[in-house]
Amino acid sequence: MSVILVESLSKRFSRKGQWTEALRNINLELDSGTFVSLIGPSGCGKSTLLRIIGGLETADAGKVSIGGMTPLEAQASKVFGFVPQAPALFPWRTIIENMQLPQEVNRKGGAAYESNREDETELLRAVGLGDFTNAYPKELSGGMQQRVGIARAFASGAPILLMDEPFSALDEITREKISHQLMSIWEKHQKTVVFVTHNIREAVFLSDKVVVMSSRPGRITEIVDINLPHPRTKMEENDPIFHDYVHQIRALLQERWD
Ligand SMILES: Nc1ncnc2c1ncn2[C@@H]1O[C@H](COP(=O)(O)OP(=O)(O)OP(=O)(O)O)[C@@H](O)[C@H]1O
Repeated sequence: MSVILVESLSKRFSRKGQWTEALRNINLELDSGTFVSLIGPSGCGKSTLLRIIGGLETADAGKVSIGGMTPLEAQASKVFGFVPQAPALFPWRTIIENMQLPQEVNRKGGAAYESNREDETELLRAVGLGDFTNAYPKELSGGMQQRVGIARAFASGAPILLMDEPFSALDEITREKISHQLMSIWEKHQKTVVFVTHNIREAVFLSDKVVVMSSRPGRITEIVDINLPHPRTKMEENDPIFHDYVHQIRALLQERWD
């Protein structure tokens, strides 16, 4: 069932009298519980599209429906969990206390906050941070902090997670490791994830669908369904079908690169 529906969406930005056509005629239908990546050259509008879906930016034309709600209504109903490039952790709170933040913020009308410490600890364990529940953010590396951000999004109860290049600041090996951990959590929780990335292998490994975009103006070139079996974490490094998808997407991106 489609949970995110984008129809004829367009967006322009004006800066110092110059107009940039960030998105032109975007149409997208994403099913509940799927992992979708947006990939494309810098400036093709990936973050803008993610932000419009999440109600953080408004479109000039077109329509976005989130399970029948507008993005702002969906935002007010706590439908979205955001994972930005740099994790927003409060330095004075321990890791487990940072994990509990979304539930604390989202509790309704002063109701008592009930922590599900077991789930939160389990999620931290899944990202290799089981021993750091009582540590403070400054004791963790950038990659470890980003893993807290991911675990926290899955603990938040939000059914749709919007991730804007969450691994962009990490080295290659850490990135690979975290994407495996993200996959194994996703395979267990099956939330709807919209994930912005520049990395083709990462997009293929993680996704059910890869949305390939081109720039000036930002448009969807192709939507590639990734029919690789789960669990992906058990997939062979040199699986030929995996490589076929990587080549296909690379070719689509090269066609449009200027
Ligand atoms: N607030 C803004 N004001 C003016 N122009 C903007 C604004 N936000 C985005 N843009 C422009 O819109 C276009 C799309 O930007 P966006 O950040 O969505 O692209 P992107 O594909 O996510 O890029 P990157 O991969 O580099 O993060 C770019 O040309 C950008 O400069």
